[in-house]
Amino acid sequence: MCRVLFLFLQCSINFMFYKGHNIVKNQNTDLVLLTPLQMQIVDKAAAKTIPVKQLMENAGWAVTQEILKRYKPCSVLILCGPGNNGGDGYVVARLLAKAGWPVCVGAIGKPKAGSDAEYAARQWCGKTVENLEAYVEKASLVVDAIFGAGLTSNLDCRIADLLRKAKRVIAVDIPSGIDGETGQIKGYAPYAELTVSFFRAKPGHYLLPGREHMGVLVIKDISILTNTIFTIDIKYWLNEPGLWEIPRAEIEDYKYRRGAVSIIGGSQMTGAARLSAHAALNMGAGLVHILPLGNNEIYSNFSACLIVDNDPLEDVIQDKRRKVWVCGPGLSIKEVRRTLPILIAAGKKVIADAGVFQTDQIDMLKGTSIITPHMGEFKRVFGEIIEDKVSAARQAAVKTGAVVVLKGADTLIVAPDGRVAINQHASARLATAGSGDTLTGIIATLLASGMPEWESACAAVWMHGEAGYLCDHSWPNAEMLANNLGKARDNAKIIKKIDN
Ligand SMILES: NC(=O)C1=CN([C@@H]2O[C@H](COP(=O)(O)OP(=O)(O)OC[C@H]3O[C@@H](n4cnc5c(N)ncnc54)[C@H](OP(=O)(O)O)[C@@H]3O)[C@@H](O)[C@H]2O)[C@@H](O)CC1
Ligand SMILES: [K+]
Repeated sequence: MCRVLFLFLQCSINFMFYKGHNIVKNQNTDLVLLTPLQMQIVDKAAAKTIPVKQLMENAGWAVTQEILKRYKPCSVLILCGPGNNGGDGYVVARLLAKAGWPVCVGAIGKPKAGSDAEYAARQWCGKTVENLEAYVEKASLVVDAIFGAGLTSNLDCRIADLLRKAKRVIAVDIPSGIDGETGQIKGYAPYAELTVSFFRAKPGHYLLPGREHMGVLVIKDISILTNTIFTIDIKYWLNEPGLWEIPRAEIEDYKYRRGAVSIIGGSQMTGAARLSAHAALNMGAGLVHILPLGNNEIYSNFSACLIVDNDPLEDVIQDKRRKVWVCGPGLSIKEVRRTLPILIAAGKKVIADAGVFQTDQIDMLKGTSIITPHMGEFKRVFGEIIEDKVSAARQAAVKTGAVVVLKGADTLIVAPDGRVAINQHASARLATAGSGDTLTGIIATLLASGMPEWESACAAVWMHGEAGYLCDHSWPNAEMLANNLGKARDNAKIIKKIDN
């Protein structure tokens, strides 16, 4: 109870604080992810009040505590690089040895004279070994303190070969070789079983393929003040409740206030629009319409809760209360061309999916509110990924003016202004036909309830994942996912703290 109250107060304080600051636009500072470059800025700002030597000591202490908590004493080899990541490693070596563990250090590169890392290295009075190949194979645990935020290029083959020989790896800050911003692997990176990072996680901790290398990820407080974040233009967040708030049920609610969702129903592939509608209904939309482009009967027989339009789109769009439309699930390209421009021209908020991604005509998507491609669809429209997927999604958001939901195991929700939420709240349970149609129904419901575009998409992606977790077995179909959405929505109101 006290913990819940504390978290509530903490979020409220953060929220109040942010109101006066245009720099950070979102409420929950716990969910902020910092790029390595931003982390350097934070380090510099923090160093004005706490010397880097002390931060390094705190970082090394934090890693040591996690090791002591999780492992029984065993032989440890600490591989220390030339920078501050290595500096943290020397502190871990000293503290673990002090706790009575058999520790030796392997120095990979020499810290710069007069640097904080050199100071930490000088405090290490234990064994430093030369024949690293032999030691790395023998050690029960290898602590990877080679490179962290300062990694600039691919890992040297010799270092990669060394890390390959390690049986069990604990990474300081991030496994060496992972790009902290993109999660990409630079040459090679070990699979750690524990990664201890500091202050705030980085995008690379959650983006694939990097995420697979973290093992258990623990983010530790090392006495850097939260307000150091406020000087930075934050662009990345972890997608969890607290990043967004969903509307509560109010006593004065009526159906249009809860949200009206309208869906274009294809004439041939009718399942997709029906799944979208099923999701919107279960998500709590006030009313859900399907406008059939043919095959009316199948839609009319679908659910007593569903309203099927009889009038043509040109007439129906005159209804100003029906602001939010889903266009694409189950539609042929011909059907998309017949409907999407009308919706956009009428100023409707359109969630565009599936059928809209059949060509490379980016212009067709301009004026939509949210687009939800998976990687195959994304490439079909926007071309191959040249740098990394976050940059590509950002460019797509700018080109279309829409929020891009790039679906995958690490779904990205990217706003045209550059905000990126990374979702890790998902499982293989979502990998089933119709799962994407379900997601569009969830997004549409939240958008229709008055949430802004980016927040609607973020919350919907989280609840989609939650609906999967709520299934009582691992193999749900899309209808089963949708059946859990009411509960998923209730669960989204619980502000969860990230495990640290
Ligand atoms: N965040 C926090 O709050 C705190 C963070 N702390 C810790 O600081 C770490 C960041 O430290 P950092 O900036 O010194 O960078 P780090 O990763 O040690 O590497 C830099 C060195 O590696 C070298 N180098 C790079 N790539 C290379 C390559 N491919 N192959 C070969 N060499 C390569 C690079 O060489 P250079 O590019 O300068 O020639 C330079 O010498 C951070 O991860 C965390 O552990 C705590 O101590 C305090 C609080
Ligand atoms: K490391």
